[in-house]
Amino acid sequence: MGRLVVIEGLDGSGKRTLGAALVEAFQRRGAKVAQHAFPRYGESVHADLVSDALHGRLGDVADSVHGMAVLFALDRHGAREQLLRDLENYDIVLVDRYIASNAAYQAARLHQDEHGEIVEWIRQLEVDRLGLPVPDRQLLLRVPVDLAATRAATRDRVRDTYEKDGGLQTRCAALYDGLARIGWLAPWLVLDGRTDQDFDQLSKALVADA
Ligand SMILES: Nc1ncnc2c1ncn2[C@@H]1O[C@H](COP(=O)(O)OP(=O)(O)O)[C@@H](O)[C@H]1O
Ligand SMILES: Cc1cn([C@H]2C[C@H](O)[C@@H](COP(=O)(O)OP(=O)(O)O)O2)c(=O)[nH]c1=O
Repeated sequence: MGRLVVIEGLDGSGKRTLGAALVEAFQRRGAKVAQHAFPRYGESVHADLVSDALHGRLGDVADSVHGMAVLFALDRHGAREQLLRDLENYDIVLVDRYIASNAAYQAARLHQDEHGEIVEWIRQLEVDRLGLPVPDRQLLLRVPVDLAATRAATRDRVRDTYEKDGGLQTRCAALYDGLARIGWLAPWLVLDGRTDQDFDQLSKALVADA
């Protein structure tokens, strides 16, 4: 059985960059790695609806925090069988954003904290009801909000509703810290995203802590 390792963090924190380097480090170690990223834009109708909502093309759907949470969750549900198969066939299944993204962003939108109602509502929806596999380890790529925003701005694409909302990103950073502190859903490892990571050391720790 493989290990489900999740990368979490703010928009522009460097998750995709970290994921690519970690995959290489796992492979140097001889571990077989499968990669996923959510939302699955271009691959799932639910993710494409999320994109439409976050770019103002879906009426008032984006206003509904619980409605958006359901769309994100259904996107993951569509990948459930593949995730379970990959956990059978690979040593590591590395996922860029997972259930904790929903908890962090939606709680931040409602001005709740890590103990808030929506955090538990999302766990019940995604784990208990939709049967998504629980991570083995969650990596929080922690960077100051302004650094994440600066990095996000370097990318050549239109910012979505969440990315444009500085207050949301600030609350979201606090949510991530809180979720990591209470070990929500699974153990967390907090990485300082301001500095370069020791990928060989990190991949070694993630493979070994089975
Ligand atoms: N450790 C780092 N140091 C400097 N720049 C970085 C670092 N990690 C990522 N970046 C840059 O920041 C931007 C956002 O990174 P990305 O990995 O796409 O973030 P995310 O997937 O979290 O949105 C990219 O332009 C990337 O090249
Ligand atoms: C996966 C996921 C993302 N989000 C948020 C985080 C981001 O602000 C936004 C879009 O995801 P993101 O991974 O940032 O997509 P991209 O980098 O391609 O724009 O959705 C949730 O609120 N819940 C979720 O379950």
